Amino acid sequence: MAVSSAPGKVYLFGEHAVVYGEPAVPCAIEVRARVGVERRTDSKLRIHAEDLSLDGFTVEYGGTADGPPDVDVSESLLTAAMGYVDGAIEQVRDVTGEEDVGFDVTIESDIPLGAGLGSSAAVAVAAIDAGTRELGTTLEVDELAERAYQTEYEVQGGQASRADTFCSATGGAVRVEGDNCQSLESPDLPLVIGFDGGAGDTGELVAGVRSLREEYEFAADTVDAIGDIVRNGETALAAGDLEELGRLMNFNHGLLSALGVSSRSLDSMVWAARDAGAAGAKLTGAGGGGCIVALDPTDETQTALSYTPGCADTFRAELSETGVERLE
Ligand SMILES: Nc1ncnc2c1ncn2[C@@H]1O[C@H](COP(=O)(O)OP(=O)(O)OP(=O)(O)O)[C@@H](O)[C@H]1O
Ligand SMILES: C[C@@](O)(CCO)CC(=O)[O-]
Ligand SMILES: [Mg+2]
Repeated sequence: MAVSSAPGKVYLFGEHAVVYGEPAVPCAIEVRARVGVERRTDSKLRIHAEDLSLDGFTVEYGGTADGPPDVDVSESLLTAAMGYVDGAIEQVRDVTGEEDVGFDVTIESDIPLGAGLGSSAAVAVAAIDAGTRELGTTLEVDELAERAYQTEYEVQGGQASRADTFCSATGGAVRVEGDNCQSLESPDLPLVIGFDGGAGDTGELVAGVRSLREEYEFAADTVDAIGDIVRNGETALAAGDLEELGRLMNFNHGLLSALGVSSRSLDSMVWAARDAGAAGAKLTGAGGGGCIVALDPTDETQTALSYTPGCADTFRAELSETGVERLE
């Protein structure tokens, strides 16, 4: 068996706009997904997703005569379990040329699902890395990131950026603009996360922004303006200027909200953080529900969030310098 792990991420700036070629700056954080992959003697795929529901579940399928998997969980959980892992296994088969190989796949993850912390990218990166290594091929990190991007691209309906997958594969803070992906120097940022306990559907949210952008020129301008915020943000990051980073994050949140991807609970967590004296706060990732990220070196934001209605959990996130990790 091969086991790999990969980190989640927060966006300092630029989610959504990055899908249309604007730059974005996500940074990897120390919450990880671990995926174990073991070759089977038949061509079936058996997925054991420990954290997909309260008790986890196992689904086994594959082979043409099999029909739909027979498992006692909801259709939506099943689709969720299969989408990214299926895509990742297709990449493994493509890299190695072993079209009919079957696997037992076990996923354990500390990353809340669909909450803006990049669980899909971490699962895709770790699954492709473990799967290829199980068959004797160790991918360069750049190719691993590219393969994981292809997986996200397909599952998200042909609308995805390389930001989440590159960040998860390489670790640290990164800058992604189209197919140009690079690592950035980053000071240790005082990141505080607020989580509303909910989730958003990345594919749907991306599609919503796309149609607004097609319908209204001012929505397209809003996407371009996010790109301007990111360019300013890079300078502030290089200078380690927390106040300016925060101001730009606040601005970025406002524009994401205008594009319809915030929610009442995300907004109230953002305001709780700002009222508590955070340098800035914004939603992270696709939005719709899930997490916000705030900058605050003191404990005030976390304390305020813990009393905020709509906030289910709050924690400090450490930057992860390590991307994919090869455990076994
Ligand atoms: N622990 C897990 N076990 C199995 N599949 C998982 C797990 N975590 C994430 N996934 C896959 O990733 C999907 C969630 O991806 P989605 O892009 O919607 O959210 P996210 O990546 O957490 O947030 P964002 O993309 O906004 O940062 C799940 O539906 C599932 O397919
Ligand atoms: C919303 C989005 O920009 C980030 C999701 O974490 C989508 C993507 O980049 O693929
Ligand atoms: Mg995702």
